[in-house]
Amino acid sequence: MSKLIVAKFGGTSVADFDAMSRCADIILAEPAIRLVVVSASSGVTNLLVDITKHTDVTERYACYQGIERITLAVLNRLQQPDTVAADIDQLLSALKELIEQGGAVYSGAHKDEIQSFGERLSSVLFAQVLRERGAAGLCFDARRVMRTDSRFGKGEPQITQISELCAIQLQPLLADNVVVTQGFIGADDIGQTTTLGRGGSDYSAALLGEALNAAVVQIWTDVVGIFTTDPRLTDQARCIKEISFDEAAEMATFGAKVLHPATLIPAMRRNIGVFVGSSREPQAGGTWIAKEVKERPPYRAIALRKAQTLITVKSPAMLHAAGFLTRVFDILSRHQISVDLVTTSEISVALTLDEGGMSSAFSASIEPALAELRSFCEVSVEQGLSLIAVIGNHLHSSKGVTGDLFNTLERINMRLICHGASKHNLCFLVQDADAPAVVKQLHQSLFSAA
Ligand SMILES: Nc1ncnc2c1ncn2[C@@H]1O[C@H](COP(=O)(O)OP(=O)(O)O)[C@@H](O)[C@H]1O
Ligand SMILES: N[C@@H](CC(=O)OP(=O)(O)O)C(=O)O
Repeated sequence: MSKLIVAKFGGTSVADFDAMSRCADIILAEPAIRLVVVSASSGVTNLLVDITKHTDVTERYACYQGIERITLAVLNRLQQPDTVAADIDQLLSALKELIEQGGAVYSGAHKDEIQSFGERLSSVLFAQVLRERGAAGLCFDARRVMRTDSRFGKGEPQITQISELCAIQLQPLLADNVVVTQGFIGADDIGQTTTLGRGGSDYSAALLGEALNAAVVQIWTDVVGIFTTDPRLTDQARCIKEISFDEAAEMATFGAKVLHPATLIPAMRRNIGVFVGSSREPQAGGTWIAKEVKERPPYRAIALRKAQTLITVKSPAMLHAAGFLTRVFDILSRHQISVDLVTTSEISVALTLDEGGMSSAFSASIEPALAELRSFCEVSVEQGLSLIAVIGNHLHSSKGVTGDLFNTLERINMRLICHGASKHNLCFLVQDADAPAVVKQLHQSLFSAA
């Protein structure tokens, strides 16, 4: 099946019955879509995450009720709700049981098990929406094929096994069915439920596309494609019609939420075209991401990632002494701390870490590493920073790039600038509070003349 299209519908696209019906229109209009990957209905994963944070059962139960409301609102709009009522009831009962049984703190395995319910509920409902529209919708449990390691909260997909499992379990179903499966979730080799990390359904779709040798992976969302920056930040953001894998991957890495950062890795391995469009306005076109593109402009987009921590490690004693950086990075590596940007001088190194949206837990998690660093260095930590990335082509060697940046932002206090290491990005840090205005100003300067 060389023309296979895998279509992924995000949380807002399956938020309610009407949204699901619009997705069904897209599927019915394109017979090559044989595999549909759905996210949880909008808001459901956040409620599931909240459940695992509350120690009080009453508060957990209030979150559960929110999920039940969203689920039943779809169920009650179906023509034949009875067809799936028992499946939905079973899922909701199992979730309620986990909430009632949960102790004061959930383990990683329990958290992933709980978070899996969003996609498991939406996929059952969505398959029925398809059947009621005359398509052969079949709900398939992604955990049968999406094999990961046992890193709960950020399972690492096992590519070879996914491919083997897909060939046996999933491929044979595609000829006669429109298979609906869950994004975001997987299972380890002893059958424990895992998740791929927040926003991971895009990655699921690309991994399944790779395993099934799909021609195209479609990402249907709430914007009509990938824009020159997050359209919520400026009304001057423009939709990009065509973009290369490497540029789009940089955008995703540096915070363009429209794509999970790992999505393009499987697509690049197999050279699978990726399309991003709006399930609300499919007729509006979208963005094609491909290996070869007609144009590679110097400035392509601006991405923003909030909640960054800047750590500066300084040791005058290390002047002319070898091994300073090795020692610093060895400590960070032993504590499994992943570093994003780095700048160095002979006696100091400044680096940024992504807090992943949980400042207090993050601060506690890096403290042991900081204590080790303090044993031989001065260490300063600054939080509340945003990383802004200008994405483009040949940025490391093009004349005038830093001039364009500094001229536009002369009044802004930029905390760390990384330029030259990548031909596709130029990054810097600003205070979180300044970030939206900086992106807007920079966008105006780099893109309005074009
Ligand atoms: N460069 C960008 N282009 C388009 N959307 C972007 C960009 N950067 C950030 N976004 C945001 O990504 C959102 C879509 O991603 P997400 O909310 O994860 O969708 P879904 O739930 O469909 O997966 C958009 O609403 C938009 O605000
Ligand atoms: N439901 C998961 C996975 C996901 O990808 O969602 P979305 O497609 O709505 O970003 C989350 O909220 O993280």
